[in-house]
Amino acid sequence: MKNQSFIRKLGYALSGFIYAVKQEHNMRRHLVAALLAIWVFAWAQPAAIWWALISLCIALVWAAELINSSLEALIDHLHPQIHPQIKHVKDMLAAMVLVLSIAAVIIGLLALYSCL
Ligand SMILES: Nc1ncnc2c1ncn2[C@@H]1O[C@H](COP(=O)(O)OP(=O)(O)OP(=O)(O)O)[C@@H](O)[C@H]1O
Repeated sequence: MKNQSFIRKLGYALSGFIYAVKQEHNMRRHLVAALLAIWVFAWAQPAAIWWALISLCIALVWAAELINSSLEALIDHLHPQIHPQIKHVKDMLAAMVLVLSIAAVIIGLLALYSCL
């Protein structure tokens, strides 16, 4: 499976993204939140730097959710039983998404404030 063409690798990445959107309701929530943010920004028209920052935030939150979902799926496959350490790992993964989501909301609000 090594050294495959770029187009084929892009196909794998897209199929991973589509799988996550179909399987994970949190991923769908992040997608809706991102579309909503883009719509509000298109109306408010902040400076280009804010567009860059919010695009980075959207990408970081999606990436964190993809890491969270893929590790959860792997953990559940390898160890389906309840275990206190798995609880800590899953809670930390959820915290990663939460921290980035809070940063995204703060940056979004600051961007809107800059338009006043
Ligand atoms: N195998 C386990 N052992 C111990 N605690 C678990 C285990 N699986 C889940 N938990 C606890 O339940 C919480 C929710 O886990 P779950 O796998 O449902 O994550 P989720 O992100 O809410 O999933 P979903 O995407 O299905 O909503 C975890 O954060 C953890 O505290």
